[in-house]
Amino acid sequence: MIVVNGLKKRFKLAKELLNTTSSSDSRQREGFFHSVENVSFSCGRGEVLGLLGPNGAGKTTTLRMLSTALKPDAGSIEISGQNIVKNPLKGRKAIGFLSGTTGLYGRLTARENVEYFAKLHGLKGRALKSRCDELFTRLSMGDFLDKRAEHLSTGMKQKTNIARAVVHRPDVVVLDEPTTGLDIMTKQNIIEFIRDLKADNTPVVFSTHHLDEVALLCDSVCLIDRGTSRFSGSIEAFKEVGQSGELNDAFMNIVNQGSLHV
Ligand SMILES: Nc1ncnc2c1ncn2[C@@H]1O[C@H](COP(=O)(O)OP(=O)(O)OP(=O)(O)O)[C@@H](O)[C@H]1O
Repeated sequence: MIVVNGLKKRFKLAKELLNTTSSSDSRQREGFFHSVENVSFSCGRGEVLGLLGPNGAGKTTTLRMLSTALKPDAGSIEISGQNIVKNPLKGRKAIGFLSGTTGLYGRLTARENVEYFAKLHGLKGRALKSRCDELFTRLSMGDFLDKRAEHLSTGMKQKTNIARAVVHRPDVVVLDEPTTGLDIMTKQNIIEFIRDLKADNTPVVFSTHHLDEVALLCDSVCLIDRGTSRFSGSIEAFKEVGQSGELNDAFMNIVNQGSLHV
């Protein structure tokens, strides 16, 4: 289980922006951009949580804090009762993180990339081979395992990145826009893969702009708008609070309700 409470993260504004007073985003103030101001949610075993929000809402910043790549200014992130903000090493082992910017080693093949990360996590011998083979099958990677990463298509790279992110069987899987820019077959494969993680009881948190994926996969959602979680709870509650059975309409209604309170 992962429990996120009251996360905050601000970035110092670059010198050239310091004297700009005309930003319409209330998060820009006192020399800082407050990307994440107050984000809370939880995701239990066997649950999939969709992290939603308009462009620039603070989703990636939040996920980067979960991955321990960024240290929150305030708030807590607990995995199975351990605060990983205080113990980032534990966090790194406990979380499998797919970021939008993760690079693969271009000279290594898809197989070698995944095996390399498996070794970094202490896997070896038969255990390494069987875990990698399992992922290669689940992600239908057979056709390109021995191609160098620099020659892979976007979808092949994404599958390799996902395999590499979860090779150590993390307690929680965190995926930043896992299906963006992918063809239908690859998307479907990744959706099935997330379903398999759910069936294995692994909590999965993923950010997306695709509400059809949310309908297919998610038990709960967290909607972030301008750095603050405006809603966090089950899909049913989301529709109720958003006053619509359609996820798109519920999303818009909650964002608009939030605007009324700013
Ligand atoms: N290092 C940084 N320095 C200054 N501002 C930043 C930094 N990182 C992010 N931001 C700002 O914080 C805000 C939130 O960015 P973030 O990437 O978390 O949004 P997002 O919800 O993932 O957006 P998208 O859906 O477009 O990917 C944006 O306005 C962004 O410009």
